[in-house]
Amino acid sequence: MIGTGIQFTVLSSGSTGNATIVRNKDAALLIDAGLSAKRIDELMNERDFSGDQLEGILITHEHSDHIRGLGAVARKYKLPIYANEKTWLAMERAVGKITPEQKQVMQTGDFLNFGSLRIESFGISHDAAEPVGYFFRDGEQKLSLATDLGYVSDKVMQSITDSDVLVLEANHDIEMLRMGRYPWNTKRRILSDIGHLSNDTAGEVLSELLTKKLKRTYLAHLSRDHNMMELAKMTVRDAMESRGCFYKDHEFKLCDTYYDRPTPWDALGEA
Ligand SMILES: O=c1ccn([C@@H]2O[C@H](COP(=O)(O)O)[C@@H](O)[C@H]2O)c(=O)[nH]1
Repeated sequence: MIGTGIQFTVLSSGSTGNATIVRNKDAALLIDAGLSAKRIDELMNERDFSGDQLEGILITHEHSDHIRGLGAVARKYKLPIYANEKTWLAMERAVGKITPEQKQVMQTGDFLNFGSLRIESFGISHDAAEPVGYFFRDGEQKLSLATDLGYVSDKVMQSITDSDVLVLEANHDIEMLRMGRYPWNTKRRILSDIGHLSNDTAGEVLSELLTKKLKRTYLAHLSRDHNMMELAKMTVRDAMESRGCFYKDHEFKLCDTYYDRPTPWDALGEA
């Protein structure tokens, strides 16, 4: 039995694999399964959590770093998978054999209720079939997840506003990416409207979102080639301050995610 409200852990974040667990007293869900089933089990164990406790898996989009272990995890724990129709079309072969009941269509903008945990998806801009982010509500609490997006549309802003905690992409430092080893086409894709958010853009977005309600933001999907957590935090803070958005460390925090270990459980109700 867990305490009241929403809790979550980002099990792994980045282009080597993404997975997050969101839970409250009524349900626990895995968001993306972009590592092997074995690795996802290990990461869940590190947080004293077992796949038997999951109610289902929500998918943001079909890229392999989001679905690598999906079929195996769904089969092992007999879980339904929720994704929109275009994402299903794009990932069905990779998922492999599942029962018809495991294939659940959740169209973009739809919501699901698992007891007191309400989940809603919103469209994002990325080079996938129909990528989405999700937000979760339990009473007044709200957690939003927005990664793998080339830019933040008005719709995304609307969807993630009023969050208590946000998991937001800060993929790259623009200069490191420009100078880095990736081929030009890959750089162009990452910098495009269907690529990934830079540290600067994450800061710009946060400067518009910061209210008393927003307690912390986890910087996510950091590039191992073109970013470093301390640089990301500094750039985000600078971008916020250059827009007149100043905060005290006890009012708002930028938090780390990792590609190789899970974040501690975060309870939204806690300061
Ligand atoms: O050789 C590569 C490396 C990465 N990508 C894709 O680029 C983005 C950003 O990757 P980072 O690891 O965060 O730098 C991501 O979508 C990768 O899949 C690539 O296409 N080729």
